[in-house]
Amino acid sequence: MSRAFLVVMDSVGIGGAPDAGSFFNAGLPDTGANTLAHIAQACAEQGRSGPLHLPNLVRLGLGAAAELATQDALPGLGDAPVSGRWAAAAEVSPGKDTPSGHWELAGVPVPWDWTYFPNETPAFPADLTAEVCRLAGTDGILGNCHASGTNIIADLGAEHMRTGWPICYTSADSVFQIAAHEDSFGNERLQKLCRDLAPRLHAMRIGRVISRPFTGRPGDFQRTTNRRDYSLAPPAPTLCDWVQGAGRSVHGVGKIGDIFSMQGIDDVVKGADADLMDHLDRLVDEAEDGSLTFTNFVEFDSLYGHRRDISGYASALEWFDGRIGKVIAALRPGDLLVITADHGNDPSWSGSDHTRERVPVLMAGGGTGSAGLCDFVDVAATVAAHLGVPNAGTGRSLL
Ligand SMILES: O=P(O)(O)O[C@H]1O[C@H](CO)[C@@H](O)[C@H]1O
Ligand SMILES: [Mn+2]
Ligand SMILES: [Mn+2]
Repeated sequence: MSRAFLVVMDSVGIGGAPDAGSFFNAGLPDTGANTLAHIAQACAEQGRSGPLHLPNLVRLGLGAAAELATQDALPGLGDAPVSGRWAAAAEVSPGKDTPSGHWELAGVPVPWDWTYFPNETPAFPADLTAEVCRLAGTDGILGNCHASGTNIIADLGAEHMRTGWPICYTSADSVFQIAAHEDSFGNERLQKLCRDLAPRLHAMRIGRVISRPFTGRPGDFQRTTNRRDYSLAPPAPTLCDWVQGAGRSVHGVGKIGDIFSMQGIDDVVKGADADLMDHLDRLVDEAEDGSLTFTNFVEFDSLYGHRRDISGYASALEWFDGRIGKVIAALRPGDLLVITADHGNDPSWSGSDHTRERVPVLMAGGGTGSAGLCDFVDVAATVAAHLGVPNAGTGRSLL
């Protein structure tokens, strides 16, 4: 029986979203945002140690998919021979966030408009702030604004340690984020606060409460990998449920369990991206016949895209490319590997939020050639067709 490995490179967009003008960063539209192209361009122009070098992803069709998305060739990525099957996918959900992207890739576009907090201070309604204080047992909160998570702990971390007040902030996404120090506030206490608060936020159609634990001392704070996303459940059964419902195993690697509220997922392993890649290697070796392994690599987004760090993003892509070559080589006959992304996060763009973009769909074990422009839901249809489980969505298989 065949197996499927679905890998999301979080935020590795390829530009060209038809509705990019309806999405914004720091008040400016996302029209023209292109995560991969702007990284490739910067590498080509700045020389670095040479142009962006992604031989394995290019062999699967990354350069060709990027060219199809925008009709522009990418420096150094477009000319190598392609031996995989590839496409460029557009999203229809009204959000450019991680749950929207993953749910739609899993066959279920978001049918509602998310609630967003206004970009003003205070960003949160007084009754919500009062509830956070009640649950946290504090007299107040810090932040109460739109912010970059690394900047806000640098700015308010010392005050947080002195007062014990949680740092609450949001972004252009439908999120309520709480940063707190693992030693002075406590990670368990932070997770309980987020868990207890989540139902109230979900009822407001805020997609996620996100815990942002950190360690260190004033002037030298670091976020830890104990972040957890308390997400609203998907609006309908997804690919994970379709596969599980057919009696097959679904293995989550990374944030997948959080994103799907564990619905349709048998087990999850978490950690830094390097650990997740080790788990993916292990699962390619061990996963059962008929199973789905669904992996999210978040560091492209969290460490480089939101931080607008072009060279860090380029190095992360090159690291990923090297390691995924080993995964491709270890696939068995009958396996399908699909590598895609959930939205863009152009590190050359204004602001610090995601960018609305098309994403690549790169397949090993699914034949060769172009599957053309497609929809996010076609990814779910492709995996379902490959595994021979019913497709309960509206997508068409790209195989
Ligand atoms: O700046 P940090 O804390 O990384 O937050 C980013 O991560 C959130 C969740 O992906 C986004 O909404 C954005 O706010
Ligand atoms: Mn994401
Ligand atoms: Mn993000």
